[in-house]
Formats: sequence, structure tokens, C-alpha cells
Amino acid sequence: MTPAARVQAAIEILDLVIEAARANGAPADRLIADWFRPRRFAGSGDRRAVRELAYRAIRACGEVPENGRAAMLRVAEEDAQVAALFDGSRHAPAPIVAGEAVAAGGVAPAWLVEKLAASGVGEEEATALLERAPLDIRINTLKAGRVSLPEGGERSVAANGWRYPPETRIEQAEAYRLGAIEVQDTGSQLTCEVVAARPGETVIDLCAGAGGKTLALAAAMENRGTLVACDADRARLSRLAPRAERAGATMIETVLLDPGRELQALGRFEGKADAVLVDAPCSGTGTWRRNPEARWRLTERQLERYAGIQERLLDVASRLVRPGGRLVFVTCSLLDEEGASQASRFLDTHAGWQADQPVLAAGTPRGAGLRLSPFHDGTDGFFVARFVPL
Ligand SMILES: C[S@@+](CC[C@H](N)C(=O)[O-])C[C@H]1O[C@@H](n2cnc3c(N)ncnc32)[C@H](O)[C@@H]1O
Repeated sequence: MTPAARVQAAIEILDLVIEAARANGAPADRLIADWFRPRRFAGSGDRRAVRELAYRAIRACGEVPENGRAAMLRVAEEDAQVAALFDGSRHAPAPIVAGEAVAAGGVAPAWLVEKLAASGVGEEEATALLERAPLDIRINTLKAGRVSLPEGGERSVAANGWRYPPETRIEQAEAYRLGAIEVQDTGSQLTCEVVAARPGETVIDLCAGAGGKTLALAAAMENRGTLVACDADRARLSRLAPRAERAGATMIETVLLDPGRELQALGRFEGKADAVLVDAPCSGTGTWRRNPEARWRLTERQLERYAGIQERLLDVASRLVRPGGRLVFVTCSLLDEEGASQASRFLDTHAGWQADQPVLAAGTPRGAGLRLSPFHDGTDGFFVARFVPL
């Protein structure tokens, strides 16, 4: 593909990403992969370049752009080399017309920028939410010692963490194929450290998804005790078994939950769990480095809905923890609605509980918990709080 054809390809992909953002359709990554599938003429260099251009435009536009061309014109405004490729040649975008619509720049839609500011996230910190993330891995202590680590990494602040440059092809490393390392953001690893799961304990991962954190908990527990991975999404939870097998995590039991009826499925653990992790569904403002188009999808109503689910799941979790146990609340968001305010609401409505401020190698105290952010900590954005019964 010519450089100009790559720009036109990115514009076509952006049209799909914008449409999907409006209609709650597929994520950008999937749309990009689907776009290339029938276009066998595109080589790996073309794919990389087009993907890079599309993501550059997504990061550059704070509000949902009118269309793909307007989004790419935002990039062209700041990059004369890209502007020069709008030359009307074969497969290229048509020449730029004076007064043509250019998408608005900015970090996020105005209402979200306001909410971030109200949560103490200023412009510089908010901008860092869109930087390219490094590749973080966790050494899987269930298999460690058998293989050597890939070259080019350095220790991270997480106990078993290493950090590699973003472009590292970790899937090709022997350690990865053998399950001796897991790809996991440093912030995510740190939130698991707050659970402080120990061998022999009973630990419930209430929102386990495909098990990113469950696997870290299994390693901390050295495969001994009871580790229950729950989720309300059957497809996500079903992805856990093959991952657990690869990681040598043999202790995990899965439970599919019916939203609103979680306690019915988990009744046998009421008042019995040493630790419950609530890695709650949230807006994901802390993961824009990986899904920058997520900020085009979020609405105020959805944010309210997430906050309501978080409140409810915290209450469910509080009923499972034994006296002397602990409840860990995590969201990958920098918004107080899903962090400090949620934690203080829990304490206000659950008289028998108190906050037990986590101490980690990174993070800044925020209300009853800690906040991790790309700007201050170089991790994805997270809020984590720990509560203990009085
Ligand atoms: C932030 S994600 C979890 C990510 C996962 N812990 C990890 O580390 O990869 C939140 C999860 O909560 C799940 N969820 C939503 N409603 C739920 C409910 N009522 N009970 C349990 N899980 C729920 C979602 O399906 C989603 O997988």
C-alpha cells in the first residue's frame, strides 16, 4: 500500500470505529482485524502503519468525531506529512477543502473531562491516560524457575513484575508459551497484592472475568486452599479454564452468577471467606491507554449504572467475608464515583466495617483507598480499597 492509501484505509476503519462507538458495537481492535481479513494484499507493515494511524486519530479526538475523515483531518492539522497525503491520487483520500469539518481535539468528551477534574485528575494526568502502555508481565511463581525470562525487560514495582517495551512480541517467548509468565499490567498486579491471599485460605474473586487476577491469586496461594472465580458472563468465565491450565493453576473453582441472585449461588461461603476481591465492572477510564475509543462510548447513565452495580456487589461481598477477613474493592477507573466516593458510601452504609488503607510500592492515597495512575505510577489507572470487619 502507498502511504496515502494507508491514510485512506485508516479513514475507512475510523468510520467503522465511530459507528460502533455510537451503537455499542465491536471494539476498535476487532474492527481493524476484520477490515484486514479480506484484504490479503496488505502486508504486515501496512497493517501496523494503518493501525497506528487509526489509533493516533482515536487518541487525538476528545469527542466522538463526525466521521473518519474528520478524525484523520485532526491528525493532519498537527502533522504536515499526513496532510500532504490527502492528494487525491489512486486509493488516497481526496484533497483537503478549505473550511472542511475537522474533529475536535481534547482528552475526552467535555462531561468526562469535568468529572475527571472533579476527581482531582488535571489536564496533564488526564492526557497521560492516552499514552501508549508498556508491556508488563508477572512471573508465574507456580511455574517459575523452569525457564529464563525474555531479554529486554526490567523489574517493575510489583513483587513478581517485569516491564518490557510496548512492541515486545512476548507471545513468541518460550516462558510465555510454557505459562511461566503472564501478561498483566503492573497496577493490576499491585491490586492483587492488596488481597494478600495466602496458601490454605478461602478466597472469592467475585468478578473474575477471564481470570487475569484469579491466576495471580492462585500463584500467591501456591495452589493450596479454596479459590472461587465468579462472574455473571458465561463467555468470559469460560476463558479462564484454558488460561488456568496453561498457568498450572489447579485450585480454581468457577461459579457462574445470576445478577441480583449472587448470594444464592454463594450461600455456602456466607461469613466464611478469608478474602473477597470485588474487581467490579466500571467505566474503565483507567484503561484508555489500551482502549482509547472507550471514552467515546461512555455515557453519564452508564456511569451511574456501573456505580449502582459496584455498590450492590460490595454489599454482596461484605456478607461473604468471615470475621477477621478482608474485602478488597478495585475498579480500573480514576473517577471518584467508582473509587473514593464508592468506598465512603460503603463505610457509611456498613457500620460494622472499617477501611484498612493499603500500602503498596506505588499509588497515591485517595479517600479510604489508593489510586494508581499512568501519570504518577506508570500503570493503568486503578482505585483500590481494603475493608475489614470491626
Ligand atoms: C473489571 S471486569 C473483571 C476483570 C477480571 N477480574 C480480570 O482481572 O481480568 C468486571 C467483571 O464483572 C463482571 N460482572 C458484571 N456484573 C456482575 C455480577 N453481578 N456478578 C459478578 N460479576 C459481574 C463482568 O462480566 C466483568 O467480567
